[in-house]
Amino acid sequence: MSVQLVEGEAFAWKRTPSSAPEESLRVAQIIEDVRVRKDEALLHWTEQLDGIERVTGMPFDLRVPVTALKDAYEQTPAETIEALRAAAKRIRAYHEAQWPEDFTLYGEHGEQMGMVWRPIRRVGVYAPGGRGAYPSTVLMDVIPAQVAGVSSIALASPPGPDGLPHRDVLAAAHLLGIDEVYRIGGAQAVAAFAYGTQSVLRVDKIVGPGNLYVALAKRQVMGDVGIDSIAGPSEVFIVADEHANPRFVAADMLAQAEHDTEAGAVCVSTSEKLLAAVQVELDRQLTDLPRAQIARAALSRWGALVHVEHLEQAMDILNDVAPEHVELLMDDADAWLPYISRAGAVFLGHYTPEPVGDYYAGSNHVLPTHGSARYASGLGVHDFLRRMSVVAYNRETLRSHAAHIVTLARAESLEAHARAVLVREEENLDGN
Ligand SMILES: NC(=O)c1ccc[n+]([C@@H]2O[C@H](COP(=O)([O-])OP(=O)(O)OC[C@H]3O[C@@H](n4cnc5c(N)ncnc54)[C@H](O)[C@@H]3O)[C@@H](O)[C@H]2O)c1
Ligand SMILES: N[C@H](CO)Cc1c[nH]c[nH+]1
Ligand SMILES: [Zn+2]
Repeated sequence: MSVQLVEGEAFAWKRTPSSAPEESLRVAQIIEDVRVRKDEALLHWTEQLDGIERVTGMPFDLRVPVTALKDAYEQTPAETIEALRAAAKRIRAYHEAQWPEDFTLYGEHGEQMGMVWRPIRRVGVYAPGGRGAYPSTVLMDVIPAQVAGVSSIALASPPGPDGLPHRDVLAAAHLLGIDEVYRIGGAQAVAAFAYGTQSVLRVDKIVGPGNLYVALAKRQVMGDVGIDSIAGPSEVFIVADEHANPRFVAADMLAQAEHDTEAGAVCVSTSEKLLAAVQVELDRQLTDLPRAQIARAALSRWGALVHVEHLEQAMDILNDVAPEHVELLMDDADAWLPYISRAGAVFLGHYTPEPVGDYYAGSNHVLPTHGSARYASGLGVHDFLRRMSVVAYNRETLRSHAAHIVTLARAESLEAHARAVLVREEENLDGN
């Protein structure tokens, strides 16, 4: 296969959700249907898109029975459980370090201005399951919510041929003590969380990654419900110097490309020789890759080998693209970190392949895609918390600030605002 080889100035990576108008319309249709017909629509779309078959006359429970979670856990190989447990421990430690501090400032007249953090009450987390199974995503979604102290966590993941989400997804949920699990996926799951149905209680915020349909759906319900970020089809942007190993580069591009036909993988280098070698390596490694068909489709659309004159140019392109993952396969990777301002996560050096972040390092793998790293960050404890400001005045503070407050209120022609202060001044004058 041949990945497009381009010069830096000619490279444009238009991965915006608005570049998918047909899919956006379909998603809007599904969301509206779930809003109106609720469970009946969930069943309809689950049949249509995930291929479950309802036995006529038999109730189909959208919620996964708790016994199925326990059974899945017991049937999952011990080594998988052990790896999930070890990863969970690292993820928890990384996220516990993120808890932000409350603070209080004390003013000169005794006033207090503080900020306190409170957990969101109920969240819906999504673990993808269309083309594969993502038990690792269950860990990434749920652990920061638990660290934040969210009291109600519901998980949705699409059903497979047996009518249930993937066994290992259920096992991961059980391992974390999550028992509210729904067998629904895609836009219909997002709509159910956003608006509620007879079976699914609506949530305050939806988090988690998914394919284009999931990403578009989150975008469309945003505002009626909170969302984390547009965490859609995976992306990797590799900057490689002339010492980079083309086998490593190709392997890391394929590691993202195998996720989805919509995934993206780019390598930028000053070395034309390296880029040519990566091209050869991609072909070689694709020959026995189980998901080669998906990876090929992704690379033909969203793959590129980009030649630049100097590494500063590579950094400029990177910051314009604002990719989900950046890998710096460079001898002096640390030295280039200060140049990067817009990316979901950065992996430094020849021996930090991105999958260490997917599974094990402890950092979160739910990350902004489609350029949304311009303004959004990866999932973390802060996504499950709200800030509240807290202000406390006493009589003396109010008296000393009154003139300015009244002046500003009257400048805005809001006399009642001014009086809310003045009425307390009068009380002071009365000596009451
Ligand atoms: N950015 C991140 O943080 C991150 C992390 C992990 C995974 N991912 C991405 O998650 C995605 C997983 O995708 P997946 O497909 O395996 O699982 P998924 O669960 O995201 O999507 C499956 C659902 O898509 C819906 N769907 C499929 N075809 C449809 C159609 N034609 N019309 C309407 N809806 C349709 C179905 O409802 C189905 O349940 C990949 O793109 C992967 O790259 C991203
Ligand atoms: N690379 C994905 C985020 O784009 C996360 C993941 C989960 N499992 C494997 N990979
Ligand atoms: Zn991955």
